Amino acid sequence: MDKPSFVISPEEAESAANQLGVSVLQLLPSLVNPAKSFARPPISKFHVGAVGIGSSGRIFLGVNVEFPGLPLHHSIHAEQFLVTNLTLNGERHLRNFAVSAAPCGHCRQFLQEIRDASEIRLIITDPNATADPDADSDGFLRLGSILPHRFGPEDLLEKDFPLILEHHDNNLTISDLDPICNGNTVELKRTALAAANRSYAPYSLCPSGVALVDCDGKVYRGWYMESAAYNPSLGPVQAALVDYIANGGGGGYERIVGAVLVEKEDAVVRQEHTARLLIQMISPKCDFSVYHCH
Ligand SMILES: O=c1ccn([C@H]2C[C@H](O)[C@@H](CO)O2)c(=O)[nH]1
Ligand SMILES: [Zn+2]
Repeated sequence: MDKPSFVISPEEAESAANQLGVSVLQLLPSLVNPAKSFARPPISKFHVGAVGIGSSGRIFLGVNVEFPGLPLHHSIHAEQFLVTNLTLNGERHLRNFAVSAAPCGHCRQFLQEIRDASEIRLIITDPNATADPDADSDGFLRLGSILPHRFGPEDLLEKDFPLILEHHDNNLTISDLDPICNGNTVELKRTALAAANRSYAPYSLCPSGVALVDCDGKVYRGWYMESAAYNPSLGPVQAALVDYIANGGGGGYERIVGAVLVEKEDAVVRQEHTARLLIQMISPKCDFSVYHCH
């Protein structure tokens, strides 16, 4: 692969695996180092790469992202980036992933929002990681073996409630979607509303979505995703930045010139202030507006 991308089609994956004489599953660890080079960790300088394969056979990349000037909890972990990349591309399941360092407790918890999370298999490529007696013969471990006695969605939700990668529509609308504003704003608003409709917020019931536009007019979007344990949740701006990092050609955040957040007006969990803070810090000249939906 000459120009590494954050999503690899099943055909590309197959041909890359053939070239290396390995299986597609064995390809995952070999993509971790190239993935690491796309990480943006200006604070820690610690690059993390995560590479996963979904039920469609597509391969997805994730990297860690840090934001100088803001508290550390605004960071995006590589595994969270990976899950966001899966949802943005409508992937319904994560089967296996390889990651450069042992997933932290926060990531093990965030991954619990995926159906049958305990059955997801992972391999840690860090050469200093201790060999695990629970690993399968191909070196992959079950997530359940590194997070036993899990607390997860089934502790708080009905059994068949759609989980993070599963189809759901929040049926949100904005009453004045086409007012006198110009075309660009309408498009951003529509995109942010569509994103909010895909938001995974089963615990607070406060979905939200963000649309970003760069100086070339290219639009990116992301939606808020919650964790049963609350704190590992990922904000809508972070999710939209995943889209920007994956599809924006590798540019700096100052190229982001407009941002729209859509959320419920009377929401008990509101993104507005945090979203404004993050956007202002990474792109001080970016225009930011909020629209309320029902
Ligand atoms: O599971 C983990 C653990 C850490 N990091 C990132 C977060 C931060 O950017 C850096 C140092 O903790 O590594 C991850 O991406 N995943
Ligand atoms: Zn983590």
